[in-house]
Amino acid sequence: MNLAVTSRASMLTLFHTTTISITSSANTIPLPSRQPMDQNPKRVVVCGGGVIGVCTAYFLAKKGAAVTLIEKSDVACAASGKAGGFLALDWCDGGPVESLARASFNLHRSLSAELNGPQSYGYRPLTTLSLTVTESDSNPPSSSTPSKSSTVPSWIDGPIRSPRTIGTPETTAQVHPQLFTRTLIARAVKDHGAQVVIGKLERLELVGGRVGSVVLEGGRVIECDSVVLALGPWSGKLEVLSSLCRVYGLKAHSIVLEPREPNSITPHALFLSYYPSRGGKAIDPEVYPRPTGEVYVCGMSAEEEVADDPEEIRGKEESIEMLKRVAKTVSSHLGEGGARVKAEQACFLPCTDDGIPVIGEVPGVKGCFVATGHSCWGILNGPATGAAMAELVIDGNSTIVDLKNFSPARFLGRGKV
Ligand SMILES: Cc1cc2nc3c(=O)[nH]c(=O)nc-3n(C[C@H](O)[C@H](O)[C@H](O)COP(=O)(O)OP(=O)(O)OC[C@H]3O[C@@H](n4cnc5c(N)ncnc54)[C@H](O)[C@@H]3O)c2cc1C
Repeated sequence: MNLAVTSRASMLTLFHTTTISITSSANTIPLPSRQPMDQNPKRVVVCGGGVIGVCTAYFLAKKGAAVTLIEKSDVACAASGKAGGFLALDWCDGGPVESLARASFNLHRSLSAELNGPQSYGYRPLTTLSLTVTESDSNPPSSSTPSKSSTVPSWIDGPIRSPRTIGTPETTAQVHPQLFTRTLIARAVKDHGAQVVIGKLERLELVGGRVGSVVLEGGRVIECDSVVLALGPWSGKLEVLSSLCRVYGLKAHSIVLEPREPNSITPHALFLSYYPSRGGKAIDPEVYPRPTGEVYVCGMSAEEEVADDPEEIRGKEESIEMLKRVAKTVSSHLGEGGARVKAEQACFLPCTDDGIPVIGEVPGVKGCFVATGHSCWGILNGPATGAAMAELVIDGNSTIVDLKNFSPARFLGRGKV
């Protein structure tokens, strides 16, 4: 799917044109341990209840901070609840996000072991295939489809070509992103004393150049020692960030299907090069069967102004229809007779002008940190971003990932594009 400038599809090109070494060790990262209860814990307000804010709140609370998470609508109501949830160890290799992605893939594995990920939020390793699909007005019925390689499971019975295995259960995995995010915040509250406040962050109050409190819509003031801004594509609406860099939203669509025969669907993620009938423009949709029995299909992205209320974001009818066509062309199990459409939705990828997340302290505003711009890899990179941010806020530096590449200070003097 051409989700963003740094889309997973473009990374696949990189993946197949460079030699990449894959670490074969056990690949789990020890989870940061719970610190002894501090008599005067650092008071940290985390703004934004998406995967980035929630992972940050979880690791901060685990480190002993007194954490308040502010979310204006509902935890995981936006991209973090509507994403695919695909994870890859090495697809960001060779780029600025490599160390973050590798650490985060391994942290996902450790978190799953600690939080019973397979049951709690559908964590599972996957095989990942790349397929070329050419739609025609009269696609052949499944029985007349040309024979496929043995790598392709039988439920993929549409007109596919050039199947390739591009990820193995050692290198690719998935979570249900909404369940993952909600499991993590529930544990931060239950086990580590974090609080969740439903309210809209309006502004920060500074005392002598450092953050002293946040003010919510309606006037409620919450005092704090530090604040972390993790507002996804809404981050650019805050003056403290918009004066530094542009954070914008790329709208992408998805549908969730409930196949009538879920047991026929195997754990294979599909990255498609899809050629619509009558010479339509090629697209890169993605298909993710989930252990819940659902099948998620996403694609069709475009830059668009982000609606103020996340609950108001609606998909374009023609984009949703296209995803339904993709589903039924790939598999008879996903067409009208084979599956019920459970959800039709859209949400926004948070993007920066240089395509690299922005993670660190905001220059000139002591105690104000930002973590956003994760584009099409926020579910993958949430855990390492949260763990690194917790170290940065509490200890003053991060050992889990070197945050140099992500520093907000890189935008100083650049001017916005
Ligand atoms: C279709 C699609 C598929 C994707 N698939 C994958 C995938 O397979 N793997 C992967 O790694 N990534 C994927 N992504 C990317 C991933 O979803 C995002 O990078 C990630 O969810 C961003 O998380 P976030 O916390 O930064 O932002 P969001 O999830 O947007 O969360 C921001 C939160 O801030 C809240 N908020 C906004 N303003 C305020 C305010 N003033 N006060 C209080 N709260 C506020 C919002 O209500 C929202 O809950 C996908 C994205 C899309 C769109």
